[in-house]
Amino acid sequence: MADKTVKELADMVSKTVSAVQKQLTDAGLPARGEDDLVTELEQEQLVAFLKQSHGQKEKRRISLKSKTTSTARVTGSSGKSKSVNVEVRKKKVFEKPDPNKLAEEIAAREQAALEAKKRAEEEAKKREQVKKEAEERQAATLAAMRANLGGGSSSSDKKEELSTVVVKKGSKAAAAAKEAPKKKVAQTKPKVETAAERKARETREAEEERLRQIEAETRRKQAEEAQKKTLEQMRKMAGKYSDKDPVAEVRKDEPLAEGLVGEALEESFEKERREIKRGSASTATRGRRRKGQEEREIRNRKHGLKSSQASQHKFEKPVEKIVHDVEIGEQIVVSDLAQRMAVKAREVTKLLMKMGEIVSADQEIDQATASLIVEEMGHNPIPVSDTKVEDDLQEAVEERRSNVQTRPPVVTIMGHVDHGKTSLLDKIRETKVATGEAGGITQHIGAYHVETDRGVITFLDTPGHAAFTAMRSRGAQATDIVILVVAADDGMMPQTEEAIDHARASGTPLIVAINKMDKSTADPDRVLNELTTKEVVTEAWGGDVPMAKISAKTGEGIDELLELINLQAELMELEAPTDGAAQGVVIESRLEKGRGAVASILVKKGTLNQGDLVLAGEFYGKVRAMTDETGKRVKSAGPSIPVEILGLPDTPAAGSEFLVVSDEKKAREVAEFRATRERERQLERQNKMRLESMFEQMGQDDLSFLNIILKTDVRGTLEALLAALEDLSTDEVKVKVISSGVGPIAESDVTLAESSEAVLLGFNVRADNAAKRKADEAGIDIRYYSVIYGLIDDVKAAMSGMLSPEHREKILGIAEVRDVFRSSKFGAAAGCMVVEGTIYRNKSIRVLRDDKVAFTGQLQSLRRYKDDVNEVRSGMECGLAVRGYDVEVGDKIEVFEIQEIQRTI
Ligand SMILES: Nc1nc2c(ncn2[C@@H]2O[C@H](COP(=O)(O)OP(=O)(O)OP(=O)(O)O)[C@@H](O)[C@H]2O)c(=O)[nH]1
Repeated sequence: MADKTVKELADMVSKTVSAVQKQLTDAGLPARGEDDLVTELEQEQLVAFLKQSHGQKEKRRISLKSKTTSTARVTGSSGKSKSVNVEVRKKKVFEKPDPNKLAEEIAAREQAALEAKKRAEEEAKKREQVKKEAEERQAATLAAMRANLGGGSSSSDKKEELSTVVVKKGSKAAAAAKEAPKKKVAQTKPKVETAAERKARETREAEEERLRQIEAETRRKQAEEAQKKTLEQMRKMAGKYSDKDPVAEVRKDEPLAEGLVGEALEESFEKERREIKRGSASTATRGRRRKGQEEREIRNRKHGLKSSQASQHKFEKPVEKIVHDVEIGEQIVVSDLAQRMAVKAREVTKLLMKMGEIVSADQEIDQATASLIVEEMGHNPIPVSDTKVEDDLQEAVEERRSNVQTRPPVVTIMGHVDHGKTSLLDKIRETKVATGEAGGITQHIGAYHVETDRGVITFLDTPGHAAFTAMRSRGAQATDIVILVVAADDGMMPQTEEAIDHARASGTPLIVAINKMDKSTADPDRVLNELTTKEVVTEAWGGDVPMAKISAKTGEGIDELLELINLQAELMELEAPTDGAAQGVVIESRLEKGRGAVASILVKKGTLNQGDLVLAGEFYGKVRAMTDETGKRVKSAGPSIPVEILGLPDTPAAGSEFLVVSDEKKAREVAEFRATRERERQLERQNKMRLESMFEQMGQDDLSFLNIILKTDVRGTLEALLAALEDLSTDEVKVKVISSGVGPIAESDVTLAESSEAVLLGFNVRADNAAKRKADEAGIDIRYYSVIYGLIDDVKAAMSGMLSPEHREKILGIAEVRDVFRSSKFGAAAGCMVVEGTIYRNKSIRVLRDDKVAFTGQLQSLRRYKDDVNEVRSGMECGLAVRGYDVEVGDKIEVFEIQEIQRTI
């Protein structure tokens, strides 16, 4: 981390200068201007401060209330409005009773019922006893009274004596006798009742007793009924649970049933308790009852029930939990997801946190995570494609297609580097594609269709180097048949194996072509033997893989190979509708001056016509012109035919699907959606990268990064290189492509390279003038490559710290073409101005058109006025002719030599 100005820091973290200034002051560092330096130490302080505040934010606690209470105004039956407290519980957990426990409980309850019955009987007995005793006491009192009246007479005589006393009225003895007790009776007068009174009392008591017994009987019956009902419910539940798989029962599918039964049990037990309580206090006054009711009400209020509800002793149907069908696109914002489940966003964020994802409500989560959340919350996730409009378009297109016919096979030639793929294709086409290719390698996918005696065959020309693995696998997907080229003198190599894997993964049939059979060192049997180790057993060896021995040099066996391709195609019964809107795949795309975006595409279904509205990747436009692989204008292209189209506003990514649409509005809608999605993804990647670069570089001294900024001429190369560079990362060194793109190296690339300490690599592109100036000022090294493995090897070497001196190109001078004349001797000759360095006659040159390499070769002549010269310096005019290339006004001629240079990536 070197000292940097505030502006540089701001560029580095993609913030405004003022934002960085604010962060600096927030971090307690002195305020400073845009160009003031921030020392290494201060940067560390700033990062520590940012990290701390970032960390604090992450660790903030999120607490959730398990229930919420709100007040609602409702209109009562009297018409008055009143406030009602509404409590919403977010989750209700009901534990399924264990059937064994339930059985135990039933037994216990039966026992309790028996005991209660026994107790009731005992109580009844006791009451009987008490009654008996009371009667006895009454009889004893009567006897005592009689004894008092009859003096010493035996009890058996008492009745008689009493009647005598009553009858013998008026006698003296009787009078005397009457006198004495009269006194006594006078003394106990309040206790002695008349016969009428006694009768009334006895009647009352008998009535009371009768009522008591009726009441006791009613209570007993009620208690028995309640218990019976409870037991029945429990039995039912026990039966229900024992019928089912206990594990399956844990599922939340039946919370309703559980809730219902649970509440029923609670209600019934509560009722039972009340009955028992009332039974034990049968004489309780109304006041006491009211008190008890009040207590219940308070208790119920505590449990969140309204008193009116609590006093209604009946089953209330619980509010049914609604299971939502939640549609989830490829990405969904957390708050949207919560809304679709009718829950609070923070419930979702909390659940996400439990799953280890710290996401805020306004952030997006992917479809898989969202589906998990929805399931977890008991709803149904329904994954939907964000591309519904696209799907509808597709459907509409499908409907319009008809006339299914046999189509030509699409063939991809694969194999190890230098095993002869391009030569084979050349031989088939009888052209010279291989000549003029930098480094002898096919640099990007091209497609060609050839007419053989046996019909049309379309070849996808995939490159041989490992860097194109990504494209090759895509090529295999658009491919019907893979030709595996293996050099007879070299045998199976890593990319041969890779090709077999790709073909197998995509289910594409293989045809083996053993090449270079003209060589004396050819050993086809060894090759066939080696192939069996990858389970590729050719027909010659008793397997089912067709094989041809060929020579791309002499043409030997080529006819046989084409025959095999046609046979295989016939076996596969390849068909496609020829009528209706075209659909296919983008093979390659590039920007060309004067022509705009050029896309090579392969039609898979339908017919593409000039003037069709094409939607390809994020772009749509009318096909202005179409050319075949030879550059000839064509008006239409049917299934399996590759063409180049003009008319798209930009370059769609290689491998993206294209579709002809009739509705421009829909095309725009889909294109805009795709563009937004792409921008979002890009932004996400950048943010991640910047964060990573801020935090990863700190405290991870043992892990180093090689930051790369990469610019290429075409997208296919860019993607292939990105894939290859990514694969280079090791545990110690991580390759990080912090920016990449198609087109010349611009000033902004140099600025980014400077601030992020990145290496600037250009593949078949050059820096524009502003970028060159900036790179010179900042001392940034820009490296240019024309051969993929040259670039990969350099990066690899830099990573392993083995940058030995190496022969590398050094640009010696640049001349700009100002005029072009015809010369009988050289064809086209160019009038130039040397704008940089010196132009030498005997050195190698490159022609740059729009800062992309258009040609590499030699100067044929270099003149100042009429004289042949060996060199021309900067600021001077000269005339030159280039061998094998027609230069144009505006081209730049770059003169270079190979030098031995110490590598310093
Ligand atoms: N003798 C002989 N040489 C061959 C034959 N086929 C290809 N070659 C040579 O092998 C070298 C590589 O051939 P290419 O066609 O460029 O190989 P490629 O597999 O396309 O290579 P990349 O594009 O680099 O992957 C060239 O020098 C060819 O001349 C053949 O059948 N016989």
